[in-house]
Amino acid sequence: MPETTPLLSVQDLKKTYQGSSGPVEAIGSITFDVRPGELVCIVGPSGCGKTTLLKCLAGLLPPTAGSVTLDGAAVTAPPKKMALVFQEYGRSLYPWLTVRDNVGLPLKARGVPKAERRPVIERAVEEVGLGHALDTYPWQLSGGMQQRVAIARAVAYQPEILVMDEPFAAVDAQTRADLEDLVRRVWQDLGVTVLFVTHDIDESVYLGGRVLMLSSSPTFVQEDLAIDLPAERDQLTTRALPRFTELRTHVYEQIQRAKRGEVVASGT
Ligand SMILES: Nc1ncnc2c1ncn2[C@@H]1O[C@H](COP(=O)(O)OP(=O)(O)OP(=O)(O)O)[C@@H](O)[C@H]1O
Repeated sequence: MPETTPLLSVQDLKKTYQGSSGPVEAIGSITFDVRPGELVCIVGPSGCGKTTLLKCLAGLLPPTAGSVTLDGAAVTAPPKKMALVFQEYGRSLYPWLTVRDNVGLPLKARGVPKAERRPVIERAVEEVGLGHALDTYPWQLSGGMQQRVAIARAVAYQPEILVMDEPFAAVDAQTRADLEDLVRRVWQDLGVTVLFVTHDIDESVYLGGRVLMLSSSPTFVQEDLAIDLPAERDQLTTRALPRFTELRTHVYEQIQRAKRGEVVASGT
């Protein structure tokens, strides 16, 4: 891949919490870059520090050391160029607002006039396949549809980077597959950069152009793996490819090694 200036740059990021029984070193040292237009997945064993890392990336938690830079500017507060999608769609949508108003809320907060908001909202809701549900309320929709609304809201905001924290962990397998394809489509259609955190190894390989594997806590990047699968992916043919099996087996083995503490920060 040609060298381009990174959109997101994480340099020697460290985080130690002051726990009640002493310091807890959650992140040992994490360094990685995300270039514009990439779709990068992050996987790691449970408790490895994924949430801590995301909070630092989103400017919600100050790192103990190191830096996060987005488009050349240090991240010290939630950046305007970043949109977040969380697992708990139920809590991220306002039940008293329609789909249209939920999706438009961040634009309203940004001061975009109503007449300009309308087409942006409608395009984003169409993009996630909910054009027919613009004037319904979240509680009238299934869990998968609510998560589509959360994605539409992030898309309407027109971020430079979309950060997704285990967004499909709470939906059934069929819905999850549909939402994975939706993320790939949104990413391709809009050219937005995506950082997708998941504990699901198959999901990381299916979605990602790269997979960053994190070690157990105190965390470092155990491996940065390029996913050399065809760009056009679909749930049946891509997952049936021998290369898909090789890649998911490799990631699985690495995560097992991380869990057994067999890897050290100097390399694998
Ligand atoms: N506020 C806190 N105070 C002390 N220790 C914390 C705090 N938050 C997290 N930790 C510790 O930091 C480490 C990383 O936690 P974190 O929640 O970031 O991991 P995770 O990978 O998101 O976990 P999971 O896979 O279970 O979602 C864990 O050992 C956790 O116990």
